[in-house]
Amino acid sequence: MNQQIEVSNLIVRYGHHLVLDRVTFSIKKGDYIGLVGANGSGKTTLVKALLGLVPIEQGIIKFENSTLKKGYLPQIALTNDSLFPAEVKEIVGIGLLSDKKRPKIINKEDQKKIDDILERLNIMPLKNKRIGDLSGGQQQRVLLARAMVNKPEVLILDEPTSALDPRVREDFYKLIHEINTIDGTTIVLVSHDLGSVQKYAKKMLVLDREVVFYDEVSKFTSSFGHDHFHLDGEA
Ligand SMILES: Nc1ncnc2c1ncn2[C@@H]1O[C@H](COP(=O)(O)OP(=O)(O)OP(=O)(O)O)[C@@H](O)[C@H]1O
Repeated sequence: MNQQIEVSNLIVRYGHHLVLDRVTFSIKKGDYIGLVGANGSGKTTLVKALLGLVPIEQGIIKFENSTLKKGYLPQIALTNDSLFPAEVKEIVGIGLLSDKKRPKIINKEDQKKIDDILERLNIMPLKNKRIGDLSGGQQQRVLLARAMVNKPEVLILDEPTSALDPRVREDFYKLIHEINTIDGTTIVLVSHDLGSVQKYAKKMLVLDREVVFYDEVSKFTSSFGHDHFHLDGEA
């Protein structure tokens, strides 16, 4: 199999509500896929299905190998509660716990992994700070560090920039671009920000319960045109 992930005829339903209908596509190592679609089109459900977080009614999700590591930056609200008692190093450390057996303890080797990712993302000075004392852009980097501390081969980001101001947003996109081009990590980015997806992603997957379009970004522009397609919340 020369694909890293193959999704075939995936059907997901919440109760009677059909949310994903025969979704079929594949992802190659090093791809950068922009996953777009209107509110409620099934984007978050699709990434949760890739992560094994929602039950699948029908279809198959095949991974290149059973140990393929995936990092996830979920769609979350940032906090400005400076009393929230979690420090950056603790939050990043959470990313190491899922692979551990009990007792789940952060050891010396883990501390090194935490330091390495903080360095890589240029946030080492934040290591001992409380998350609620950080700016939105800094918090998002910390959550990215948590998703990346285990060195995932595939990084899945669900609307990571929606709470960020435009300049910080651009910096974040550049960082993700670098993680894709320099580190070779596969990226799946859910976004309403069509402009940035077109600028940075290699492929675009347009979802509306089923796959409406999946191809190179350049083909999206020529086959759909900007006016033809309206995404709710588009910047
Ligand atoms: N846990 C759940 N139980 C029941 N219905 C759900 C659940 N999660 C999502 N849905 C419904 O499934 C549909 C798809 O939701 P999903 O969050 O995947 O869409 P989305 O494309 O990510 O939307 P958005 O752009 O608003 O984040 C929506 O109609 C939503 O209301």
